[in-house]
Amino acid sequence: MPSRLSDAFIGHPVHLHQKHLDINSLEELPDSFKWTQVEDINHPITDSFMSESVPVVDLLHPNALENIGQACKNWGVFQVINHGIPSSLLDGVENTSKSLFSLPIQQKVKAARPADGVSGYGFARISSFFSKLMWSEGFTIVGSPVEHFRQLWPQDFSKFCGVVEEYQGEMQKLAGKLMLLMLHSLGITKEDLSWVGPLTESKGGCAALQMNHYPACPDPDQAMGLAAHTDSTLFTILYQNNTSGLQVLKEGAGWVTVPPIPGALVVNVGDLLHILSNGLYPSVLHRAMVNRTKERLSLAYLYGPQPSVQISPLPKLVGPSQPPLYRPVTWTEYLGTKAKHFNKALSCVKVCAPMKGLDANDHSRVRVG
Ligand SMILES: C=C1C[C@]23C[C@@]1(O)CC[C@H]2[C@@]12CCC[C@@](C)(C(=O)O1)[C@H]2[C@@H]3C(=O)O
Ligand SMILES: O=C(O)CCC(=O)C(=O)O
Ligand SMILES: [Fe+2]
Repeated sequence: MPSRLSDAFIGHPVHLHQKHLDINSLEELPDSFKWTQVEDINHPITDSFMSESVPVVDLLHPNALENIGQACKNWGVFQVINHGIPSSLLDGVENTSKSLFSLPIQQKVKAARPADGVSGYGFARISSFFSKLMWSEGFTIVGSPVEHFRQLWPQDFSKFCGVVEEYQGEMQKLAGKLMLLMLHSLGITKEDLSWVGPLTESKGGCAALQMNHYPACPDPDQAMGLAAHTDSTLFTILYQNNTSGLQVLKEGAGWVTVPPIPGALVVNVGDLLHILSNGLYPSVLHRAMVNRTKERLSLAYLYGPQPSVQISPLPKLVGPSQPPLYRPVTWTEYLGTKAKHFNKALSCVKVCAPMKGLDANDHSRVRVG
């Protein structure tokens, strides 16, 4: 039966252990936001050594395809330049997000995300897996922003809707392009897939737009903006403003900061591409840290297939020596699994249960709080 993304969390409502405060007005970090396992937060960070840095891929470079393949395989993340999204549009959507989060809390909660829903204002869905609160607020948009924006800005919602709709359209086109490049880098062509055709056309895949806001924080060393997680997507295209905070976990190197490059977009591999590639392109564990003096904004375009399409390891990538590692799963079903099992979700759809302690892709082994 066809499903919608908005159905994913029916039966998986989010309930917090504690009341969420308006973090924009706090001058001290309350205990409920103090992440006590400081070694998990700060250790080890590679930036100071600058030994490894996240690859930057120029989409107009003749080696773009190869570079994307290498980055997906070795990092699960890269920054993309010359992607064709006008900087005026990036500025416009950043300003829209700034206006949204500057609204009084009483106004923002008018568009609150229901406990079992996808769209609206709220704290990160994954908050319920942690005893401590995260120093961030978010706004999720699936489909048209009109309904929620009318609640936020009864007078001038249409100008904000215009910007977001234009951004969704441009992101959809870019996502289609990147999807094809990633598949080509795996040796897959459009003809090999029944669902890739629609993905690269205007009606394309499906996506959620997540606006994240990390206000300046009085005690950033003890706070966590967004706890370590992988995205339940094919991949995510992230725009970050000029404040750093995003970190990715690189095997052998630890937490590596993804520095903001003006005009660049960060692309990270999600769990569905991990499944589709039969583990060749592993999803990347990432998190967002916060800053003492500067607020940070990010905009994640969480890209997936049509919600009821079954995703499983691509037939071309499996054979007698590479058996399929994951069972077929739809995006809606996977989001439900993530809502229930968080960083163990990928292991939950693994074909045969790995022996305890031997599964390199089991992100639940990383202590996250
Ligand atoms: C499609 C989605 C992926 C996401 C849950 C959501 O319904 C929309 C928000 C997404 C997000 C963004 C912040 C991190 C994350 C883990 C979360 O709590 O909400 C992701 C979810 C995900 O990728 O699983
Ligand atoms: O703010 C960031 O840099 C990360 C956001 C993120 O990981 C997400 O929205 O899924
Ligand atoms: Fe993420």
